[in-house]
Amino acid sequence: MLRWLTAGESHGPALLATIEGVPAGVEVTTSELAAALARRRLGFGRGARMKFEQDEVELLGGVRHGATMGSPIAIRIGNSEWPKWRTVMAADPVTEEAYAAANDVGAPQEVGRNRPLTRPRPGHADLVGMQKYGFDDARPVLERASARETAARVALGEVAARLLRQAYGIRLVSHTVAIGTAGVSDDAPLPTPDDVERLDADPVRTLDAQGSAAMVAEVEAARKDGDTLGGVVEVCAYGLPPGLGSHVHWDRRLDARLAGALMGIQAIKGVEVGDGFRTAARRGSAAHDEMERDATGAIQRRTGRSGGTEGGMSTGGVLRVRAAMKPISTVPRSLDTVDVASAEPAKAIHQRSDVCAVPAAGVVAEAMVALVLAEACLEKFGGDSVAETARNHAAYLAAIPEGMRTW
Ligand SMILES: Cc1cc2nc3c(=O)[nH]c(=O)nc-3n(C[C@H](O)[C@H](O)[C@H](O)COP(=O)(O)O)c2cc1C
Ligand SMILES: C=C(O[C@@H]1CC(C(=O)O)=C[C@@H](OP(=O)(O)O)[C@H]1O)C(=O)O
Repeated sequence: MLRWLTAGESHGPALLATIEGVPAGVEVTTSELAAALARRRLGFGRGARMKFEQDEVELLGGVRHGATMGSPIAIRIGNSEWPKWRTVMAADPVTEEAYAAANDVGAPQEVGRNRPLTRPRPGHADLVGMQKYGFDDARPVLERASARETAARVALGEVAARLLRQAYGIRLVSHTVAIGTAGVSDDAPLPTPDDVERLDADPVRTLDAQGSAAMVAEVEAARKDGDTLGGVVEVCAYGLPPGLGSHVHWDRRLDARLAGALMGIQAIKGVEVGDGFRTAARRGSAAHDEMERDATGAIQRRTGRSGGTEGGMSTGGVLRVRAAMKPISTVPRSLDTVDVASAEPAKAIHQRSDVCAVPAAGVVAEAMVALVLAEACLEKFGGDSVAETARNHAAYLAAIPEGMRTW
């Protein structure tokens, strides 16, 4: 069983991530986690904070001399913003004088750090979080609702991805499909895991040069207009065995678990497995993946429309899932809201924010898919070490009769 949790606020001292159930022998180092975290900070359209903040990553438990020990893994990611927030976000009580003085620190656009946030920002958790948790200030809500938390998930996802690669030969890749109305062409080839470096080098994480230029231009135009953008990302996983997940119960379906994990990312409002919504417009004869036997005798699906799942189980083909992100909620032009302290109409606060975080969301989506697949693999194959779970995986594949093999 794989269990994981994150904790920590956007402007608190650090994010914490822990994962339990990772077999012994997964190779991972602090610098490899730092490299994974750096990928999440990429992408044209991100805000000022990405430039000056570093993810200070530290492995606190579960890893020795570059390999997991089978014990819970604990990761700390320090927020370099913390010194400016030391008083406003202090865990222990602070004096009124110290709190009042906390406003004077930092850049001018950040003045107001210690003021109660009573103008809930549309599209954020602010108002409903205040209603639900009984706050008259949105600060305690937005601190945890912030997508800063996705750094912790990317660190965990890197551990999961390393397990997938080392034990089962599964590799992942993510890319940006669209930003606003600009996107990659429909017939663009799927990226493979060998394309990751090239993808990361592109300003919006796509291999389609024309699409990339169009997306960059769309972000630039939104920025000039004081507006924000969303878009669509896709994650592909290669090398999956058939049979992860199950048809027998709704909550064991791999597609359902992937959808839940992707929808659990801040600002994700839609998920597609394979051709998803586009399939709904097709006739059945053009919607499914017909099968045939190839020259080696293996069963092959002629197309990949299903996105690599049938009946809630991985087919062994390329897994392909998409996530649609809404435009960034903190709109520089400032949206209308109400000041809940005075009940007067107001403009939502905008201090600084991303114009578009779609490329980063792709990296986060990749991490979430890695975590779901690692959990599904460990359920199917078990094992307390990489060697044991790899053996179980190989034995499962070897037991599938030749006439039923898709490889
Ligand atoms: C990687 C990433 C970065 C984000 N950056 C910002 C940001 O700078 N400003 C903002 O208002 N929202 C940002 N968001 C989105 C908000 O966190 C999100 O809109 C908010 O949590 C409310 O969305 P929800 O209703 O889906 O939770 C980001 C989301 C992701 C995934
Ligand atoms: C810090 C990160 O993303 C943040 C996510 C975020 C939000 O509202 O979700 C708002 C911004 O933070 P701030 O309001 O402090 O400028 C982003 O920078 C990060 O991804 O590491």
